[in-house]
Amino acid sequence: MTRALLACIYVPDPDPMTQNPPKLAATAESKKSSRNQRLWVFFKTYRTWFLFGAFFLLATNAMNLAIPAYIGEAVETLRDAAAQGDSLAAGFDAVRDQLVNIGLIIVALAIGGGIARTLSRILIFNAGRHIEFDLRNEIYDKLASLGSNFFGGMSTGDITSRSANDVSFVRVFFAISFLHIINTSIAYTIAMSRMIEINWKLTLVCLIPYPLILWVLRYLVHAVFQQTQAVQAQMSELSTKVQENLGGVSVIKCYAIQDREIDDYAVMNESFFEKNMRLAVLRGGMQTLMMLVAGVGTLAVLIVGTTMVVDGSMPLGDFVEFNSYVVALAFPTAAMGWVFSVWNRGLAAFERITEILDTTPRIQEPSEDERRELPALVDNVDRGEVSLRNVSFAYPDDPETQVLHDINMEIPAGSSVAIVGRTGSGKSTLIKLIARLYDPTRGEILIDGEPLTKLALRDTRSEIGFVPQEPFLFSMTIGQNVRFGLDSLEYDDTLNRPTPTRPLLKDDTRAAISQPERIAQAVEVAGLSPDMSGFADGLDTLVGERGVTLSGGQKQRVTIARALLMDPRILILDDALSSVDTKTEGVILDHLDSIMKNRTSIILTHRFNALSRVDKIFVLDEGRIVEAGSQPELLAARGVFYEMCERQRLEESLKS
Ligand SMILES: Nc1ncnc2c1ncn2[C@@H]1O[C@H](COP(=O)(O)OP(=O)(O)OP(=O)(O)O)[C@@H](O)[C@H]1O
Repeated sequence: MTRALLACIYVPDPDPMTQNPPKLAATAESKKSSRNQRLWVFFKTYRTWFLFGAFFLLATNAMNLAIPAYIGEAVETLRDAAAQGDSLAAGFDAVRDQLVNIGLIIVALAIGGGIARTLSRILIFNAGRHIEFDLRNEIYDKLASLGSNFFGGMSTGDITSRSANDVSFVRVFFAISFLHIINTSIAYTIAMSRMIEINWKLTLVCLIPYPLILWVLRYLVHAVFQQTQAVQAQMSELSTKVQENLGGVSVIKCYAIQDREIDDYAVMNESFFEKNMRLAVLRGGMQTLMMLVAGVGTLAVLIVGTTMVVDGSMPLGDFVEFNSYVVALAFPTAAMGWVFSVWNRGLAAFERITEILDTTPRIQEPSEDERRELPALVDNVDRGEVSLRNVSFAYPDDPETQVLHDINMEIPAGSSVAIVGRTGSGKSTLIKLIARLYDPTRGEILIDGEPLTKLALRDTRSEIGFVPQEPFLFSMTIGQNVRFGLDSLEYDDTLNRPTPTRPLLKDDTRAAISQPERIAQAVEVAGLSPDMSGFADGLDTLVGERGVTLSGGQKQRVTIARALLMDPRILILDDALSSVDTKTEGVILDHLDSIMKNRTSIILTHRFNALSRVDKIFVLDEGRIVEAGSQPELLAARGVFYEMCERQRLEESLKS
């Protein structure tokens, strides 16, 4: 019977031939199989906890279900005593002692059963907690390895909902499902075998409602599964809405659209509420159905059983014992209703989590055999040659639109180059490829002669200092934000260990300096020193969420200092000085001049007054390099670059 009940938990996927096109059906199949494999791995990892938990469940049921037999014995003893009437007087003490003994055994069994029950729950719930813990770490590791195209395809709210709510549902799935499926199976096995032994006909009577209920349950379980998925999806939408609105609160206020946003949220919330209510009704229906099984069974036993007792075909003690089993099975039966919904919710949640875990990072580490080392960095040796060979690129989410076409670039080690071009010409995309945030769809990129794809990602990231267009600061202190790229040992400034890298300032000739000194130098080179007096706690000043307490220019300079501290072979600035005034920009570029002399720098800028400092300028137009040369050469050529400079000069003169 329990097997039949369990069969109902399984919700068949829609028929692939009729419901989905073949491609989607294959994806759904593979998702399901990956989900099941992962579930099995978790179960296997914590099987010892589950097995001991099951053992204590067996002990609990063995003790608890032994009690009805003693109750039956007590009833029979009392019935015999009552039948003897007056003649019992002499033997009254013996009957009382017998009943007290039975009572003591029942108490002992109840205490033993209680202890075993507690232990079973500790073990099984702990296994669930461990699975939750592992799953959270696994999701976080996976998220850390995924690239920007994944985050472009899934909203932050959705990811948060999956890694917070769904993980909890999976814990409950493991703990509650295992606990009650095993408990109900054991309870039914023990109780049913004794009930059949007492009276098989009466046992059949109490099974009367099951076929009908299993039939109804099959549809109910499917409905609960679908409703659960709808609730979880709506929860993700709500989280996304809250997250977006909190992030864009200043935009909402500027456009005075609070009321519209509040209304939108209220509509979404109402839909969430309604979906939850529908789910609650379905779940309630399921539990009621299971209670009905227990209730109808008890009623049938009372009607048929009492007739049997009255006509003498069943002893009263057996009837009481039988009835006690029916009552004892009521809770395990009703609990299965709960298990059905927890099971479905857990499977739906785990499927959503599997979608994250099964995502393959587009940027792959090279295999051990393929991996190549970059030559060690040596002082006074030019380093950081960058070559692009026939590089073309289209974003993975829009593969039809070619953003870069056949780019060839040679950037000698130690040189400085600028990439300029109209907005949308592909400048940022090009440097994202050099920083290996994406791989080219065609062609290859080499650093010091080694293909980027053959270098360990960690090496690539530490050799390339990338300062993105939009600075991102963590809600930590300024100092912690600057040191963010260092590994955990270096990060711990209490160690005050000397770093084997050269100083960043040209007037510091020491071969090795301590980390705090180096941080101070990075701050200085990035042009942040004059602002430090304005911060209450200097480097220890907290910057608020995303650096909200700093100006745009200050944020940019913190991210430049962060990149410099890594002592990168190649420094890439993606319009990283756009928010600082031209005077500060000049100071920063002066500092950079001195530290860039033996490393490569690639500057992407819209401000042409910085271009006189670079060795070579590449002009991009519609994803193609249309001009390349030094500033005087390009101006003399009177081509695209000349036109852009002229337009900018005109705009500036109009402004002034
Ligand atoms: N993640 C993305 N997915 C799809 N297309 C993208 C993505 N990012 C950028 N693009 C497209 O690629 C093209 C080049 O964009 P890119 O940001 O490289 O230009 P840009 O020259 O740096 O522009 P700007 O000077 O305005 O920063 C644009 O048409 C843009 O719409």
